[in-house]
Amino acid sequence: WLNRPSVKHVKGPPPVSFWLGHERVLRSQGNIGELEMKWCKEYGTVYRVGGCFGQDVLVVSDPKALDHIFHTSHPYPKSQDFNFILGLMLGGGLIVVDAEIHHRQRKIINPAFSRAQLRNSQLIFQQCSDKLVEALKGSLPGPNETVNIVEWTSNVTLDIIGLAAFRYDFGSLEGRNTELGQAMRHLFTTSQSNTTAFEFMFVALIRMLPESVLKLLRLISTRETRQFARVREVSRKAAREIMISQYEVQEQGEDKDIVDLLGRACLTGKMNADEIESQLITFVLAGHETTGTTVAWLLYELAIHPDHQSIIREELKQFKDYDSMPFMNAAIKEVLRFHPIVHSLTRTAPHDDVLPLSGGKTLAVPKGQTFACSMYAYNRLSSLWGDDAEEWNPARFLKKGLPVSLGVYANLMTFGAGPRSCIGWRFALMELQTILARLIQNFEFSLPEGGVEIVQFPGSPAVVPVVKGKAHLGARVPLRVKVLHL
Ligand code: HEM
Repeated sequence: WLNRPSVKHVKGPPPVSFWLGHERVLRSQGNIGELEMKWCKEYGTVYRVGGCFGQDVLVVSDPKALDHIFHTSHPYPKSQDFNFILGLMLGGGLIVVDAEIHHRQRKIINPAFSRAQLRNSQLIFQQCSDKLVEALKGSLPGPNETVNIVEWTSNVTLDIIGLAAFRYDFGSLEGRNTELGQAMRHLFTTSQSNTTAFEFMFVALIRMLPESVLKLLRLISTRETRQFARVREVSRKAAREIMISQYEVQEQGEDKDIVDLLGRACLTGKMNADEIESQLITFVLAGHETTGTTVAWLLYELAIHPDHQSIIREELKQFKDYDSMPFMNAAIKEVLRFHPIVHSLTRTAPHDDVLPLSGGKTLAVPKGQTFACSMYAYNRLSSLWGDDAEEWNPARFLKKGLPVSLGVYANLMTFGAGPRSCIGWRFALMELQTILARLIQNFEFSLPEGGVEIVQFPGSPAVVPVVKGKAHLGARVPLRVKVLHL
């Protein structure tokens, strides 16, 4: 009665446990991606690992296979466990819903991410970035202080998404501690560190049981489900407050930010109140830590490579428009490649299928097969990115393009691909450019005295930057910040 399609003919690491497969080994890595890359080199760009209860999971980084799985015309659906677990927090929001409901919701929300609408948000990016600079300056007791930069980048992106999407001021740069902000703090590190055997098996059961039995699993609670349900409860409250404060939204209005589009969809009966509340937490979660953490990784890499900060500072003097700055944009692409916040996406084969592979080969896969599509491994394939694929090198993006066309931006899988790709990718890029520009113009970043090693905590689905050996402290990127008096 468990859905366990088998692909035993595909190579992979030797089995370790029937009950837990390789799931615990993978999740207990200090630094997510190390094992995936080791196995990828050993077994190739499609290999098999064990899931709980003897399940076979195919880990895929082959560009052709990814293109097939995420293809616009026939995308594989997300796996049942992803939708179930995230659904506890996000309800029926855009990330979780499927098929026609997804199509309807995406059509309603899409205009909020048009180029014209995003130009309106640019002012908010600018104002919040300036606020960040002033708040950071004001908080430094000395000229060269160490701060946990990810707290600041996370605060600025929370304020931006609140204002740009919902005209709601979380005020986190002013030190306001909202209930929602608090509930989301350490969301992944507290609920997912030292995962127990029961917690692994619980998720695997959701993936493998028939839909009709899933209702029963809702009665079981784990640390993760409790924390996700708590975030949902708090976010519903915040969503109601926001929608009430925006009640004057006009049915036939011209504005196209998210709150307007949702307000209008509610008035015209295209979305119900529950769906609208679900979008709030969806956009706060998807559009806040993702970008905040990416900026923090970027500053960490720039602290290790101060010469790259100088190049960006020079470009900022030379060019007026962010899109024209070659090295700054190359550094942004490189951080998205090197530190993808979502390390892999799980998908399920909707029917028996034949996967095309690079080099002209194919692979037959059975209906129900689970795939872990590794953006992390794809982004580091030496066959695509060169021999230095596992090193930080923004200059690679100054050279000519790649022999593939995948994903929505720069041939990266970081924003996903196909109809379920990130709706906010342009928003995120403009935000990254503006925050980075303002920070680099005003500060110099370096590693703290004695250095620090930041590793990638394997949160699911998001990677969290933590100090090596100190994951229990949650997201942390301590950097020395020196104010520049230009
Ligand atoms: C560096 C920043 C970001 C990264 C790396 C990122 C990554 C991703 C990825 C990988 C997906 C696909 C998930 C899947 O297929 O299961 C996704 C979906 C999504 N993202 Fe982002 N994202 C970022 C920023 C944003 C921002 C700023 C917003 C909103 C303003 C946003 C909103 C969403 C939404 C709503 C979805 C679901 C889309 C759908 O299923 O139709 N993201 N994102």
